[in-house]
Amino acid sequence: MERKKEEEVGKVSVIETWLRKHRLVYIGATRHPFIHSIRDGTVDLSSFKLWLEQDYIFVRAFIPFVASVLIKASKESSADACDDLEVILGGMVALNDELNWFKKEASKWGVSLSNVTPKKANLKYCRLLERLASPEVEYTVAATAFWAIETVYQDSFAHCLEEDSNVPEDLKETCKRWGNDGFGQYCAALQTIAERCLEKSSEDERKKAEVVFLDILENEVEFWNMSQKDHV
Ligand SMILES: Cc1ncc(CNC=O)c(N)n1
Repeated sequence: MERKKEEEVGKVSVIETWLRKHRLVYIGATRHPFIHSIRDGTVDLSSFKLWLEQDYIFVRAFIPFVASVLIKASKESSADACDDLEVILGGMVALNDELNWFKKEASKWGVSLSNVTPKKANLKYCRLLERLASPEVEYTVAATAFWAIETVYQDSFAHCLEEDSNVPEDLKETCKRWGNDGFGQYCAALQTIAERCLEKSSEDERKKAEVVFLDILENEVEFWNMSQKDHV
């Protein structure tokens, strides 16, 4: 009997296709040595503190980007986009919580969050966020970027919470912040939004979104690298 092609059995989503095509880059971003070191408990504390202060700066820059996605969602006219606004707004609310968490966590580790100088990789990533927040960037591209940024953290920290991990007690809170089930569901909702946009977008727009997806993965790798190597 003739074997059916995948498309005939069940259509493979755009995002699923990318994840297969760029699997190694995705693994590089979500299974980085820094994440492994948290997972197995060998993490260098000065690296962790450096990551903490740099990520606080990143999250502050991430908020206006998310606001720009919210504005784009509010201008979508299609009926199937009407729930997007609530998902994105939920993300904004979580970020307010997150800023407070950073402050609490920083004081726990004796890290000061005022006067932190952003490092090169962080500045580069924040500049990408700024470009992506521009009104000229299509909703599809922005929504894809949003999904990718959140998902890298979700996937990385959920990996640290798996049964065979050995995360030190005082780092568990950090892993749970992004690795918890609720955050996983939120990322799944973002994926649904991005996928719906991608399915109905033009070839050109889809290509742009794929380039941005890869750009984000590379920036995430460099961000982890920075945390591991730039201190001392
Ligand atoms: C560098 C980076 N990427 C993704 C996230 C997760 N999003 C919001 O917290 C993050 N905090 N930092």
